[in-house]
Amino acid sequence: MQDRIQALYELSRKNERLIIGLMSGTSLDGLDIALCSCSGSGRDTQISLLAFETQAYSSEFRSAVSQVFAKQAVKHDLICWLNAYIAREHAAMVNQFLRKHEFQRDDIDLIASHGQTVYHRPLSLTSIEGHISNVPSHSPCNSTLQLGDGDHIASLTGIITLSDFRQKHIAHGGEGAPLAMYGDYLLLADKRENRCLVNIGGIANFTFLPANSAFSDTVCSDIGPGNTLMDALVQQALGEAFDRDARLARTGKVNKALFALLCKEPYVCAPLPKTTGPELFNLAWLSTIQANHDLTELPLEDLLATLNYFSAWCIASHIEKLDRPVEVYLSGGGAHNPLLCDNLKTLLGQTLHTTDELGLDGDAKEAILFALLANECVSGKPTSFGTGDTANNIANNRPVVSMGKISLPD
Ligand SMILES: Nc1ncnc2c1ncn2[C@@H]1O[C@H](COP(=O)(O)OP(=O)(O)OP(=O)(O)O)[C@@H](O)[C@H]1O
Ligand SMILES: CC(=O)N[C@H]1[C@@H]2OC[C@@H](O2)[C@@H](O)[C@@H]1O[C@H](C)C(=O)O
Repeated sequence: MQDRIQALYELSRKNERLIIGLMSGTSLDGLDIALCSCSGSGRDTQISLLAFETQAYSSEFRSAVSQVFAKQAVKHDLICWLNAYIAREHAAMVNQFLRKHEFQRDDIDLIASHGQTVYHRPLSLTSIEGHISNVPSHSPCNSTLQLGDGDHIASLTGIITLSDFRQKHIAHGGEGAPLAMYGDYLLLADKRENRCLVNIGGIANFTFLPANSAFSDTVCSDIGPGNTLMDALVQQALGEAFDRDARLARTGKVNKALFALLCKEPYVCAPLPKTTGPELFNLAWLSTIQANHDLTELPLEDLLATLNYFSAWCIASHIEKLDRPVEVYLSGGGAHNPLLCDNLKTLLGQTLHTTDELGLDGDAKEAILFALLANECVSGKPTSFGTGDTANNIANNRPVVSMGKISLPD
């Protein structure tokens, strides 16, 4: 057998694989790197986190990506360069991570790289009032674009790399997101407890895992803004990355008139499952609402308090619509925002948990979940979710397919 195919074959037969999951989310804060030991596959999957860190992006990196991030009109040469540049930066960060944690490249079986989403375009985005699309109407389909090519990462690290996980999901009828539900179900579904796993990143999403459920009972969806609007506002007004510990928002007052207007956004009331991004929830969206209702003069603190409350309200109202008692487990950067957590707790009237209490590090969760998707892909078997594998999955945005494109180092 040809050597490279042999290597993949051996990888598929291993009982335990060391996989580095890489996630770069909508907050553009840094690259999450999670070194995972993965054994088994499907419902037998066991994952332990061996090392984790977020490597912060340089201001040069952030400003280059920001020029195209969620923007309708971009420079083509910039996109072209970014696809290589992002991958090269990510590869350098992986190499540094390996040196720091004293691993050799040969110790690692696989890299699972999400890349950087620069545009997410579910079909639903085009039906939003006021949205002007540059795309011809003759062939509608969901689409999404992640940059950071896997071949560059494989070549520069010397490690087989799986990347671009979202395209297969779309090819099989999905919106390309959220992909969290696969790992959430395999790792965290429980026999006795209704669980709602809420990840509060730039965008908030949730996975509902009813007790003792089949995969086809899982509901996973984006919710709306998590931190993205608050972050963008603080970046624009103060040049700071985010409102650390909600210091500013805590000193402001929720503006009831603005809050009521934000709640009218049709996306918030749209049925599940659905996906979104900063293509919709951005400062232009906020300013238009403010300008149309003579609310442009609000102090920064009040705006932040209102956005913070709005994010919490979006999450709470989606959980309430499940219409069942659930235990809520938070993850993502927003779980460190004390005001957001307090608001959510008050709105839901219950205690909140973190996924750390279930043994899954909330900051590393998304990177771990991509390592799990790569583990499924190279295991070579169709993912087994047990009963309820096929029922109704495509219509509910959870096609059962292997995901990730394989890049060999040479
Ligand atoms: N101490 C803190 N106080 C307030 N907010 C915080 C704190 N720590 C983190 N955050 C928020 O979390 C954000 C980063 O979250 P995270 O890394 O989960 O997002 P992401 O993965 O980029 O987004 P997504 O999941 O939407 O792709 C920061 O930009 C900030 O808004
Ligand atoms: C297109 C895209 O990158 N979407 C991200 C984003 O960040 C949060 C939310 O929006 C979620 O849908 C998704 O990421 C997570 C990891 C997911 O696919 O589950």
